[in-house]
Amino acid sequence: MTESSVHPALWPAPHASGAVDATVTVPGSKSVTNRALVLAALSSEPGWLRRPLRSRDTLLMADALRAMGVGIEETVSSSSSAAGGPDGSGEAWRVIPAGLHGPVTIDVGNAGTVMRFLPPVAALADGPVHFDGDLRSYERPLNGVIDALRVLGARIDDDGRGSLPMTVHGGGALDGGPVAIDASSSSQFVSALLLSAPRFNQGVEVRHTGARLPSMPHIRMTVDMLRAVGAQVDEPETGGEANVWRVSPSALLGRDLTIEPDLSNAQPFLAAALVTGGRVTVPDWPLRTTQPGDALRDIFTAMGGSCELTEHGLTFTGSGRIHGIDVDLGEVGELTPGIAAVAALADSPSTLSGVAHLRLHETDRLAALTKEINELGGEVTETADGLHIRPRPLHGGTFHTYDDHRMATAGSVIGLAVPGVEIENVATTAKTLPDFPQMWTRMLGA
Ligand SMILES: O=C(O)C1=C[C@@H](OP(=O)(O)O)[C@@H](O)[C@H](O)C1
Ligand SMILES: C=C(OP(=O)(O)O)C(=O)O
Repeated sequence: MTESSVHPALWPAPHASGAVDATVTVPGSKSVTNRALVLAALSSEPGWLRRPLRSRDTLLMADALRAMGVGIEETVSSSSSAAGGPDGSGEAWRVIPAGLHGPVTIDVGNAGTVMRFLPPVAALADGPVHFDGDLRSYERPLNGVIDALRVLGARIDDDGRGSLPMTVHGGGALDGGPVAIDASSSSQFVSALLLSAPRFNQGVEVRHTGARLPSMPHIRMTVDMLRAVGAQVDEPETGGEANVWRVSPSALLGRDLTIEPDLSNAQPFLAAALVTGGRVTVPDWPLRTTQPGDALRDIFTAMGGSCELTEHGLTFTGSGRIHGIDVDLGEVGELTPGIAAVAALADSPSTLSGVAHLRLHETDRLAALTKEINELGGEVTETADGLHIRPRPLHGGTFHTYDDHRMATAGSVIGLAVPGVEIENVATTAKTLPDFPQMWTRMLGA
């Protein structure tokens, strides 16, 4: 067990003295980077990731794959662009697949993508792969992956709770075949099984049975990225709720992939435009994407802003007014903390629904948002599957973050409008956006 470092330090969240007007270059997507690493590690030839996200979650993924034998070489070109452009400038990771080996111990930190995507990879290794992580990772659901892998032929030792820590006894290959899982607590169960499935002897047929499946765009991201490396993925039940996915066994191609900016990490910066009545441009916003953060164009427009998307990026402009919203966030759950922060500053109440599973994210996000906004004078109540937010005049105080990167950025958004907000452990943003405090300060100084 490893514990993420405790930083009791308080960061005075900058208060905006006027409308922000800034261009903010946002680093690569966590979800795309970690899928690309897994797919490149399982492919039959070397590949490239350009502009990968370098953060705690993606470095844990890279380290884990390296520990199993995969070559991952990090290169930074001496070219002037620090962004890692498609021309080869900037940061790029070369991934060289190799036989997967145990015994090895993997630290998943508190990364859902690492703890869920890697056990199926470990089943293909030729020895035991032990998984451990932060204390919170013991509480996050993993049973869907563990139970499914057993059905598909893997041997796994856990403590009987279906969670970390646990050991996958890799046998060098996995039978695969049909399996039914309840992925209502995390879409990552489905993504995990699909990502490694081309390497299973019979591929896989995953059927979700159970309550509503969250985060469908993330499953579409998995399917698209599998197809892009040559995998055959069939969705026999398309339309409405598509709950069955079939992946055939096949070799995977090595790719040269430029990672899109992380649109969920763009959220606090767009929120800054909305909250201050200013303007923020995020370069390289993709014209087409499976990232859930793309939904912010509609959601933040409904909350009072407007946006323009061109091939150069997205410019989001606030109107000086913020409206409440009644929205089902089941597809885009990871946007909830940032939307709740804006909703707490709006001119009318909001209801955010469809996100009961957030109680098992980095922290219980529904409880954490309720407590922290209310301690600043807000009026938030938890519902069965979300939050009801009645805006109230807020005052300064400590905003606790519970080792949750999105709590830290949500508190910073409130701090723009409310003087005297102090963020506890802003360093927890390192999970997906290590440079957040500097980016935030630069945006305000621009
Ligand atoms: O597959 C992914 O990359 C993710 C899927 C979602 O997980 P859940 O379905 O568990 O919410 C999302 O919240 C998480 O941040 C990233
Ligand atoms: C839920 C999140 O992360 P994870 O990949 O750890 O599930 C998130 O980033 O909001």
